[in-house]
Amino acid sequence: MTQPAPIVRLQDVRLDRGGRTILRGLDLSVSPGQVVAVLGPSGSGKSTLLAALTGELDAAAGTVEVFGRPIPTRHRELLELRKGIGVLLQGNGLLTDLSAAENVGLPLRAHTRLPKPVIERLVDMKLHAVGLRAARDAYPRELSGGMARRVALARALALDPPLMIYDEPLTGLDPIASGVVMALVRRLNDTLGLTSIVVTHHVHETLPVADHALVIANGGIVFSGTPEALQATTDPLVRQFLDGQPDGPIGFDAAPRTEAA
Ligand SMILES: Nc1ncnc2c1ncn2[C@@H]1O[C@H](COP(=O)(O)OP(=O)(O)OP(=O)(O)O)[C@@H](O)[C@H]1O
Repeated sequence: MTQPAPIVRLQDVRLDRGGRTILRGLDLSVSPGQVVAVLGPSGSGKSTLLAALTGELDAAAGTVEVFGRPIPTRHRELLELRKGIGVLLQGNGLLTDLSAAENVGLPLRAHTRLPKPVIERLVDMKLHAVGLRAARDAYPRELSGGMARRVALARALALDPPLMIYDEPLTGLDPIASGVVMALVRRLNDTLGLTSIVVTHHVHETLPVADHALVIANGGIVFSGTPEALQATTDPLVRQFLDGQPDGPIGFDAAPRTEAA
């Protein structure tokens, strides 16, 4: 049986920022339907990797392919590509003077010419998908942290992107809300036929819903395998991160931005 074409493929990629190499030798293949956890300590380059996937940052070397094509360099093609990638950023980015439904409808109003009643219907479907149809008229200040995160998730799904990218989706959430959000990430991935990349340092909440895990540290990928293999690893560098030990092969502080050339 032939393997399905990967949704994301990186081959020997190097990523620089501010004249400094942040990550090198990146090889990665994400198959359709997978939930991939990208783990790593603070400052290891997780957001940098995401920026390369959305075309916000060009690779200094190697190739980055999304949906089977190299990331386009032309602005218009890049915008087209980005419509296929739903991004849930750290924090929710909800507009405070718009209701939940109006927030979810934003990408539909900005990127489609669908008539208002159709947009309303799609918004209801997205809110239903995250279990929040009853909160459609609530304003962000009236929502709990977990509910606001789910509204932001519904908005990221508005244009039916085949690829979802989550950047620290659990920041600021309590353990119960974290469990709800991660279960939702998995359920939406499977029911909507998505592929998901979840960048996080919340290892224990994320691994149970992931098919594949990567650990980034010391300028590259130091682990790539199943969540079970990750839990069982004896690699001292990976163990230091998993067990939250301050001393070991991972330097405590990455070089700050101001030191960049
Ligand atoms: N725009 C930039 N210019 C220069 N250096 C940058 C820039 N953005 C990030 N860096 C540096 O790149 C390195 C990786 O940062 P990045 O934000 O990708 O890490 P991260 O793993 O996402 O961290 P965190 O978990 O804290 O969000 C850091 O040393 C950071 O200082």
